[in-house]
Amino acid sequence: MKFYKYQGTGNDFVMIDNRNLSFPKENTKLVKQLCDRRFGIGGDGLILLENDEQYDFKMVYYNSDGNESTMCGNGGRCIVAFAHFLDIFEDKTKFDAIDGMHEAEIKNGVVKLKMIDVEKIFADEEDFVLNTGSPHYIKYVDDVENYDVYHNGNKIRNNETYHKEGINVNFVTELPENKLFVRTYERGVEDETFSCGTGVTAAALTFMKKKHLTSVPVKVLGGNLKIYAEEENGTFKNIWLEGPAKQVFIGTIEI
Ligand SMILES: N[C@H](CCC[C@H](N)C(=O)O)C(=O)O
Repeated sequence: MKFYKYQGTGNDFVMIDNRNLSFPKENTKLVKQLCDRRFGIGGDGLILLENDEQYDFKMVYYNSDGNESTMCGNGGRCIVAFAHFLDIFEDKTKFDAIDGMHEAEIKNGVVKLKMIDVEKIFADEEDFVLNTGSPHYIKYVDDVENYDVYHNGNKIRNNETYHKEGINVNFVTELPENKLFVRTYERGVEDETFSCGTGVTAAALTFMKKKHLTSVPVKVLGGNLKIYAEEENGTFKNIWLEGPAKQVFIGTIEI
């Protein structure tokens, strides 16, 4: 089987052109093995590109634990770059994903992906909980660079409130000039990833709400992203996640 390895600010994915629907989707063990960094190709997730009746293509996302999951923002940016590489579209596209239709555009390797509207930011004591296509917990800390993301993220993800469905846990530090530094413990990877697209979007929205901003640059371990959004009567609309998405290598593997 032919595969394409992509990464978006260090969040990396095994990408497969499944327009012929030949990939054994029900084989959770295989997906987990393909994402394994020692016994497989390696990746935070695996993404299938499929045909769609209404839109240019369809995205099916699996976490590295092998289970299909909710929306992946960096994966969405990478599948747009992949679809462009396959000549499925010129510069703007619309595709279907588990949380609905997404618009996107690509220019010089930078992808802007429209995210779903966010109607509510919930409070959990002094922290925030919201869904940007995947569920996110946002905790502001003084020095995220030296913070124990794994243990503290794992604790929140598995606590009484969240252990059943799981949640992605983002730790955020404000930088000068209204910039954020975000590190994420990801559900379904069950570890810190170098970047989480739906996570930085969630973190940026909590910051925009507080500071009445319409864009926020975000630093992640794997690079830099930018989020744009407008707030209308408490709902965030026109939310865009922008950043690089790169093809790392192409390969074949026996499955
Ligand atoms: N692990 C997440 C999905 C991928 C999120 C992340 N990779 C992104 O870029 O949004 C979950 O199961 O909720």
